[in-house]
Amino acid sequence: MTRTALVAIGGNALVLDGEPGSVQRQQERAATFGDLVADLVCDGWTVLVTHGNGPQVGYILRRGELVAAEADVEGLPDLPLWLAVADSQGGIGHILSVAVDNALVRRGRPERAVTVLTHAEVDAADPAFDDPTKPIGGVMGAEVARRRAAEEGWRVTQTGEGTFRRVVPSPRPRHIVESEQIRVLMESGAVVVAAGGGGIPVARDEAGWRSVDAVIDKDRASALLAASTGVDTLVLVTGVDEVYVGYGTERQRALRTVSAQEMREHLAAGEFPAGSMGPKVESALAFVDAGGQHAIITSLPNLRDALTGRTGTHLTAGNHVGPDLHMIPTPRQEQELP
Ligand SMILES: NC(=O)OP(=O)(O)O
Repeated sequence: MTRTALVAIGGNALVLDGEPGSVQRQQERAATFGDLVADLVCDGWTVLVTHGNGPQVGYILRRGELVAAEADVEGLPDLPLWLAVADSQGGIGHILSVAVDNALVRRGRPERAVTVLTHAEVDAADPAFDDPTKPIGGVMGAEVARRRAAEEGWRVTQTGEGTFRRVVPSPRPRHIVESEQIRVLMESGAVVVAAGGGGIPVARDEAGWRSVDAVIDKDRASALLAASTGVDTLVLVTGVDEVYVGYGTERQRALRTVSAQEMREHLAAGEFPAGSMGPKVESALAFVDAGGQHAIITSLPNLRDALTGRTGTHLTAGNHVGPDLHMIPTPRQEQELP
């Protein structure tokens, strides 16, 4: 296989915060993303795409709740959270794979995009089930948030100045169930879209797999999937070009190339906010700790430049390395699946 990269984008790469949901807008943004991915394929990368579903799964749930609030809904089944996650994975996976495929065809490439419905195993006893932290759906003002909490039992959290979002449980993923099948598809040259929304949460009991109500953090799921498929480079896409220490202070500085040890020290020093950059840094560290070679945190427009070492924050397992080292193609990592 050629050089391999897992590129993880948030659900908000397709739906911006505070924007009214629009399927057409999501397709337009997916088309831009498809071009970026197809360019990477032209550069010689085998690409695995993962995506979040925060805004979209909230919309799906809300649609179900509004229908259920109507008097005449006899015969319509309930919509559990796990099914909304599965629905979001199918919908977003379709939008992304169509966009990537179209971009590959426009470039005359033979590779095809394939979406894999993916499950993530969680521990049914994970304490996260009692402490919802994962924001989903759109942004609300204080009044709407108060009303939904009081009348519909929503758990909400403040996400900014006067802005709130609904939160649901987000247990840690332990295992990506379809990793091996995804690896085989990548080896065939496909651009695979997988682990959407962090994967559909399942837990195992005596009877086998059981669907679980939760939304898994897609960065955590992506780190696990990257390690278990032997991907060379994990790219976590976010809203900033690079990770900063001392953010918003006089000592603010961008991290360009950093060892796992140095990054761990910054994390322990509280440099990265818990609700935003913290989980991305933790996921990048989890990848290199699991044997991954190289993790990058950068913005979507900088994706291609980051993969050639020109920009982005680059984390490696070893000591500090120069950005130019990242331009050297790395052999595929042969490792046992964890
Ligand atoms: N599941 C998930 O992490 O979604 P977002 O990235 O959209 O929040």
